[in-house]
Amino acid sequence: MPAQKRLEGIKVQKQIHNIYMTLLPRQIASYVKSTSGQIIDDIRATEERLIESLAALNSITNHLFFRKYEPFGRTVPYALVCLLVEPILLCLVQAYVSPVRWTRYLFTYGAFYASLLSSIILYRLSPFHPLAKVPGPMMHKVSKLWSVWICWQGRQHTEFKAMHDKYGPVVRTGPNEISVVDPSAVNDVLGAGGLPKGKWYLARQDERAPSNLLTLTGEKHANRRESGIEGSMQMLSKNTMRSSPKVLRCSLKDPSPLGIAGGGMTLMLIISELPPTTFYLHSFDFMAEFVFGGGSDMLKEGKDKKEILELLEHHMITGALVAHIPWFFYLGNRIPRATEATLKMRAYAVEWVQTRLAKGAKVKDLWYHLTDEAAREKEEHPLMKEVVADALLAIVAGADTTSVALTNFFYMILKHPEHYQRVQEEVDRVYADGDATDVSKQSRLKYLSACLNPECFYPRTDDFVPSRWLSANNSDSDSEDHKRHNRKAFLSFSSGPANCVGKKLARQEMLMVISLLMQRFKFTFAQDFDWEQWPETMKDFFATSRGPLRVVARTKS
Ligand code: HEM
Repeated sequence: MPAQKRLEGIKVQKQIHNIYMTLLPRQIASYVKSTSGQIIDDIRATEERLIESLAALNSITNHLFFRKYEPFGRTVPYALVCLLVEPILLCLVQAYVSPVRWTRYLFTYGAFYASLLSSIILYRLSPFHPLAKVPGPMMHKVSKLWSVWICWQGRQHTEFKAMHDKYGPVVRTGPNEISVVDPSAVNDVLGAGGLPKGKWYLARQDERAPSNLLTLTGEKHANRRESGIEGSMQMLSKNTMRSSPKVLRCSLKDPSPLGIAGGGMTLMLIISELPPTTFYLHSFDFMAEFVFGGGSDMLKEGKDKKEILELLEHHMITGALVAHIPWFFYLGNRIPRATEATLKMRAYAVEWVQTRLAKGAKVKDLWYHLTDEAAREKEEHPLMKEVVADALLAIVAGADTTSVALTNFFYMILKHPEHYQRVQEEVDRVYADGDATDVSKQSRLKYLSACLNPECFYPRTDDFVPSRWLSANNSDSDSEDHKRHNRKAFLSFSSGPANCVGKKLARQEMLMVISLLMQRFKFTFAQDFDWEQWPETMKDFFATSRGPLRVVARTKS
């Protein structure tokens, strides 16, 4: 510190010393006089303690305030500025009152954050927290950063299962978050009048972009859903597979685009792999066909030229991560690298829409109905941006999900040849005429439908027991087990007013794809493929990524 400043500092200290002296009783003052040097040091130490205590008090006030008014969206930068500036102000006060070594300022600064952190942690672990009685791992109670770490590794599905195995049906999975796996809670949580969507969803909504259905909640969600995708899907549902099966018909009647040449050759078919392969390509083409009447020929080209699926995965991963720390979303969205994938996806969506608009309404696809609805509501097209957002959502929501389900289905039946056998017999029986694209017969594919549902149901929770989904007299599962099996626990398509709008379409698509494939090919795991390890390659990022499932498809003679 320059000499001049130091001198000024000492002067200020002396003034303060004098003030203290006037305030102190006489005897003490005389004692003070005799030991004034020592006292100045003591006073300075007291002041330092005082400032540090102020820092601690201030941080606790911050905690109490932000606990009540949690920053989100635009308020996040203000909150961060507050938290950065407040300890600086305290240091300035300290410098004014009693200039000290710079290490003391660091100490004051540190005291602020240390107390803030301790106050947060102690509160979250304390019996005063509203979720104090809900059991759960300590790390999860303390911070959501732990969930971010688990999500980053793609371990959410295994970690949540492990937590429920250990702590029961209700687990505290975050400071202010619980996970429930009790079927009797489904209505209370997801049903009409259940809980509104939380920040986990809202965090996915960039405030500069039009909102899509998934990120809306309450009345807004209900209105948009009814006048948008759901209404359009209903109109399409009567002739879903007639109006939009082109991709299925061309890709599956002629199986070569699926990666399989005919003529009795044995070919290796990698059913699902990231970077994407067959089912991924198929599902994406299918959804593009369904939504925009075409525009994606990945299956035919045998690859994803624009790397859209990679972008999608990137977008899903970042979405899954920030959903755990919603306050970060606003800032993260301003990091160019982090938003690259989302922006590219949006640009593709605009491109698809432009192509579709140029093409005109040759096909009554989802877009046709969506835009009709928008026009009916407002006469012009003020909702166009939102329609684009929902159209893109439909593609994203429908492509990855079905490809994962199809891949898992093949894994499960190849792992359990007895079920494979029953599905095969059923497909051959129902489609004895050879036309597996006939949707009207799908209601007879009972065993195949049952195979698309199981794993993870009560009882024998972790076993693949398709027959639990059949009616009791049709089922060969233990009758007691059958009675206890609770269909309400089936939440693959969610439940209530925000359940999956594409449920019916997805089922039709999957039943058709499987029937067509099983009619033409005999599948086995590739010889050198370690199929037992395959489930370990699964990663849960809300959407699921997984390693290649190596399967050999032999054409039937
Ligand atoms: C096997 C296939 C599918 C599965 C497992 C599945 C699953 C789900 C689930 C669990 C949700 C609720 C998400 C949440 O609220 O967190 C959902 C929502 C949604 N799904 Fe699907 N889905 C599938 C196929 C499709 C298809 C083919 C479409 C095409 C239209 C679609 C469109 C949507 C839309 C638009 C939503 C948002 C609904 C809303 O928020 O109101 N899904 N899906």
